[in-house]
Amino acid sequence: MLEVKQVSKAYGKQQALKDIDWKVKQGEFWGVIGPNGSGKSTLLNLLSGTEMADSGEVLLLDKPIRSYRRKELSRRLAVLQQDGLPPVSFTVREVLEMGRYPFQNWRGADMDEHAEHILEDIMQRLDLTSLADRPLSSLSGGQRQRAALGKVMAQQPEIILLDEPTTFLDIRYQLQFMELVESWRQQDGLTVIAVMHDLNLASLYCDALLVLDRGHVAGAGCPQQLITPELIQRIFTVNAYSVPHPDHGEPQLLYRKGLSQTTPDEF
Ligand SMILES: Nc1ncnc2c1ncn2[C@@H]1O[C@H](COP(=O)(O)OP(=O)(O)OP(=O)(O)O)[C@@H](O)[C@H]1O
Repeated sequence: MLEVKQVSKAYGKQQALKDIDWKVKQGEFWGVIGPNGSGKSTLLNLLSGTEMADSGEVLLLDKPIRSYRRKELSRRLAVLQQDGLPPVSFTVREVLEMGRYPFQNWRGADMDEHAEHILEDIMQRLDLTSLADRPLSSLSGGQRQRAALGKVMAQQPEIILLDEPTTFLDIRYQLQFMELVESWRQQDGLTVIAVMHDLNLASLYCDALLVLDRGHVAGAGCPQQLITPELIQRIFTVNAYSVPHPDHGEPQLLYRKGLSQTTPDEF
């Protein structure tokens, strides 16, 4: 579905990504992990077409991402940021309608006769029905992030790119958010790529992880292969134990007190 071929990107002298190769298949749930400054957001920006690679290319369904028109790309791919929506005066329903942009004609009318039903269904799935007519400015951060997810769902994309989407959420809303994304993926075959800092959450929900380290791919595979004390020590220079989750066996990290003497740059 998505293919990154020999992609490099620099900002002036700062090399953000170097020779990245990566393939994502339809329906997969990828977590992109790595220390601060390792190139995660840059990679997401290249995938969404908001930035151009210096060399190499990003293909979406075998076609260069930069050859897509904006509306066409929006029907295939949606992006959700950390703080998905600002606390403005638009209501939840209005924000979801904005997500229908790729399906609106030049007069702004939705071309899908079932649009109303689609929005009602999304609000029900996300528990937003009772909030439909409330302005975003009156909602909590967690409720607003749910509305942001609703807007992205209204876009009916095939791929979603999430940039640390649970950063500002408490643990209950973090899990709720991941569950919602997971059930959307299972129901509609959605492909998910999420930049995540919470490695335990990534291990629980992602079926594959891409590990970035100073602009390079340091590993790509399932959490069982990658969430190991050795890799965490090498990439993050943090000491941790890895234990299988009692429910399903996904590796979970228990961090050890005291920092390692080595800093990432010394590797
Ligand atoms: N617009 C920019 N101008 C200059 N340098 C940039 C720019 N964007 C990113 N960089 C640099 O590129 C490198 C990768 O940054 P990027 O934001 O992709 O990392 P990240 O892994 O998303 O980091 P974080 O976890 O802190 O969000 C960093 O060294 C960063 O300073």
